[in-house]
Amino acid sequence: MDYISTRGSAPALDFEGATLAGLASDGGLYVPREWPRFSADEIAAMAGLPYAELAAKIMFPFVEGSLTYDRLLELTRQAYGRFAHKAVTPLKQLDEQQWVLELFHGPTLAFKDVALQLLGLLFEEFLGRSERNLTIVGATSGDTGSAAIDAVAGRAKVDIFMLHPKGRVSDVQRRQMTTVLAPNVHNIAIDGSFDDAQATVKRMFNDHAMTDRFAIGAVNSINWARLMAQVVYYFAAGLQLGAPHRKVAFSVPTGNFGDVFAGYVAAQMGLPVEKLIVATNVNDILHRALAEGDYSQGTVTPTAAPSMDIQVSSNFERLLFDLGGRDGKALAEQMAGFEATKAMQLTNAQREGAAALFSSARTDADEMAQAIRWAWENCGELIDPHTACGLFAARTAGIDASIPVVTLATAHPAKFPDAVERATGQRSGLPARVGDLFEREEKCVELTGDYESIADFVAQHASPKI
Ligand SMILES: Cc1ncc(COP(=O)(O)O)c(C=O)c1O
Ligand SMILES: N[C@@H](CCOP(=O)(O)O)C(=O)O
Repeated sequence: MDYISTRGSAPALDFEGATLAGLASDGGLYVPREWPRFSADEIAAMAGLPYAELAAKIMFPFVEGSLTYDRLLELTRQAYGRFAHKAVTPLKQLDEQQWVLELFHGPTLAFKDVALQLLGLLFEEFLGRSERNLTIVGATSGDTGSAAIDAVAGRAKVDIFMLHPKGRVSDVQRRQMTTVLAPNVHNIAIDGSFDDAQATVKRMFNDHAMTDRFAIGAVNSINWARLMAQVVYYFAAGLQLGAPHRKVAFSVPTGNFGDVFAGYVAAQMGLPVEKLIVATNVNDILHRALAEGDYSQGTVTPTAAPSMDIQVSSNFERLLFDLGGRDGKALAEQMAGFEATKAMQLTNAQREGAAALFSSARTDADEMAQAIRWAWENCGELIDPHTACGLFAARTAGIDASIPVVTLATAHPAKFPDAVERATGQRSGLPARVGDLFEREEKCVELTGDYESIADFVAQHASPKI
């Protein structure tokens, strides 16, 4: 499989190249040249496979040419062997129609582990084939940071610089990053929002003073390998609920549009998906885009679901590319307009194409609390505020009663104990595997959001590419 840029002018790369490159050199995002497709019989034959085997089967078409099937299977077994639940992503029934897919059984208690545990191994595999050092520069609103740090801490040939918005992640999220003291891990708290951090990261990929000296790499969902690994759990849930003979709807708590785009990919690959419900908090750029065609950046409002406090959703570009007939030149112009004005109207083709598979909903603070309370009082389940946005959207989406609706439970409730306690009176304790998080020493530098100071810091601490 080779990978092309959504903006049409960067060179096509194989899977190894796209994984190490992260962002394309024309500012676009890499996507597979075509979507592999499984027949109904092939999907049916995957029912009941252990998660690591299912993962290798689903992902192999994307990595062919860079990894053998057997090597991929070794990597998926290693990555998912670290999860605390045998099923890796267990599915739980809430009522006749509603289900939750628990994606938080990895080492850092959020869905990001599913992809990042594998990505850490892929980096090691590919860097082992050359003399190259990789300088990962990432942005986090809380969860990507801890999962990426866990995946690469102490690994040879990789330095990681993780930017988070100061004071805008939960204490658990911050400590999961800042208490990792490995010398290749650098936490940077910046003034500003996640969007500012993400803009800095993207700028560094196109800063030749940096890219001439350092091989800049990505762990955010701009990196295709992240999304590829997330496609698997849509199949895992769908198969358990009767796919390919039955349709399933998914409600996905959304910020950067990565997780829900993985659902779109699953549908392109043949999984029968009734609807993908895009669930935002009040930072609702995606809800406005899907409901009204208005993709314009608002100011970020801090919420109890801080990992979704995002107003520029990078992966939306991948959807627009696909819906617009994969015309990279036209999309490059559309994105340049957005970057200049911070506003963009979707074309009719993009709106109609999106409406065929996606619906959306915005959840405010009261609705979030209501959903947490409903899950606790009616089902005895504590859910986190991000999952609550998904569940609220799932229960109000009007999906036909015969179709199961799966909400992606993207984080463990213990990552956001205050919000959960406010809604239910219950405090969710951290699982034992997280250990003595609140006793450990923290290490983090504080910088202004100013690009130059961040680039200087990276340049002083990173290893040159060779
Ligand atoms: C807990 C949680 N839920 C949902 C999201 C949104 O996911 P995405 O950015 O892939 O849309 C994030 C962060 O991205 C998150 O950390
Ligand atoms: N919610 C994320 C921010 C989005 O990042 P991505 O890595 O999924 O692109 C976070 O928690 O850091």
